[in-house]
Amino acid sequence: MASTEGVKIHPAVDNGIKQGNPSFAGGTLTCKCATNPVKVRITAQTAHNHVCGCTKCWKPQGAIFSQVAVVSRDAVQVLENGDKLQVVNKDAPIQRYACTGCGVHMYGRIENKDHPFYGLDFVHTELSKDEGWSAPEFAAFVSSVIESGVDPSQMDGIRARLRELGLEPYDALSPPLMDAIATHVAKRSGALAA
Ligand SMILES: N[C@@H](CCC(=O)N[C@@H](CSCO)C(=O)NCC(=O)O)C(=O)O
Ligand SMILES: [Zn+2]
Ligand SMILES: [Zn+2]
Repeated sequence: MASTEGVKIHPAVDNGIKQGNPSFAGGTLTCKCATNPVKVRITAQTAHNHVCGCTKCWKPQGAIFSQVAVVSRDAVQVLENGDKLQVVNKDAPIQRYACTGCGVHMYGRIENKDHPFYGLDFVHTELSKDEGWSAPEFAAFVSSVIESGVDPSQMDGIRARLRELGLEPYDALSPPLMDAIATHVAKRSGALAA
């Protein structure tokens, strides 16, 4: 069994996972700028919160995973200093709106109506002081941390630590989300009845 001693995943989970409050109905995300921070209001509880090892999702300084959840795009509203936001890569499936002052991603939006997750925005609820956001449930794109420079020899320890935290590691998304994507694709191709 690999040692999990000193393995750091993300500050929101490293000291144990705080459970969400099912009756929580949203809060405000604030970027890290000391002056004129961008504020985004989320008017619903998030779903499918997870830690993500991909290179695209925003991570706090020093973390090897991001923490990211989804919420209906109708529940996302820029409140203040939206002029500081810029899309990181407008050709990516998820258009991540980053603060040009501090680099934090305030929300990621899918504009392609054929995308399986169209209608959902990606948000980092650690940017909120409000308590009760849904807890992370699994770890996605774990092998991808190597693409950010993590030594492959550390992967056993990282996966062991994720399991210790109750965050089952997957190298893509979780099986229910992968099934949802495949179902969407099969309905579009006609392999399954729409
Ligand atoms: N190995 C790549 C994987 C990048 C990737 O596919 N990321 C996923 C998950 S992000 C949140 O869970 C994705 O859906 N990306 C779409 C996008 O980024 O627009 C890497 O690490 O870069
Ligand atoms: Zn900022
Ligand atoms: Zn990601």
